Amino acid sequence: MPTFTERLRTASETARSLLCVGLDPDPARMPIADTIEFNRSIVSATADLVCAFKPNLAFYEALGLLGWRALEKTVQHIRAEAPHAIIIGDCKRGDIDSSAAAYATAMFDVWGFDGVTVNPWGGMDTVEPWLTKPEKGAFIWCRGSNRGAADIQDLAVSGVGNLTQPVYLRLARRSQQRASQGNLGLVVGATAPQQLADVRRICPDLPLLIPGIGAQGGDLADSVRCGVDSLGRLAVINASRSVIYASAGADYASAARHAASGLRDDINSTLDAIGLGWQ
Ligand SMILES: O=C(O)c1cc(=O)[nH]c(=O)n1[C@@H]1O[C@H](COP(=O)(O)O)[C@@H](O)[C@H]1O
Repeated sequence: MPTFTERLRTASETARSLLCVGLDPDPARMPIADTIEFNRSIVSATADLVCAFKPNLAFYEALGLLGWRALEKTVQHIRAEAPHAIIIGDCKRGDIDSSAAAYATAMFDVWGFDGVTVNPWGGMDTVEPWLTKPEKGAFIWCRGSNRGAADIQDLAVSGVGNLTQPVYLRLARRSQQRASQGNLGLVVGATAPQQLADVRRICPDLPLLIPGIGAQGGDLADSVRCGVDSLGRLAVINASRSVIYASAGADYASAARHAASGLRDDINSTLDAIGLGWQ
């Protein structure tokens, strides 16, 4: 069975796209009330443009039981309409090993996600339960896109010898050491291109999930240049609100398609410019 990293490569090659559309349904912003219908329309409109979809579980949990139902139907719809696509359950869970194992069972076996986001604050032993299946991936939240990410993740700590290094790079190094099974990736925000470049240098072969373009203002071309591997792959560039709320009107699905295809094309133009376009 292919590893998660191999599956991600195949998904990107199939769609010729590094774009991930984030499915974060917010009743205050959705042009229609029905979450299932909204997600179905967005998925159908963007299916051929993406390598991945990323539902953030917060938005479904906030809707109670209806939200759980919407998430289940959304995953089913993605499997039917975009069978090539990786589905990342953005849950940012983190807990002691026994509890993390239960979370991993829920995310991988119950919901059926291909990948997840994991909060590594508790240390590497809390990440281990997410790494038991080579075909299922865990993206460790390494350097956030939010302003406050600098509060802790950029703090200097002592490393090898007398050298100091920021916390996020220590995490990147530990992740690189642990990544032999092809199922570990990192999340690095698009709003921090220097940190993104540093992580890519330390982790040349790991998948990087890069949120923060669009609504959060991260630079798309920088994200591509700093985030891809030496072959121009293994960066998953996420946009949520700028795609799914591209229009507040009845044309929301076609507007989402227009926004997603623009991002996909801009990403591919940058790949061409650095000589790493699709063959
Ligand atoms: O893990 C994530 O996906 C994530 C990490 C991070 O540092 N920043 C970040 O924005 N995200 C998620 O990526 C999505 C970004 O959404 P937009 O800002 O609307 O494109 C949200 O679901 C965030 O929770």
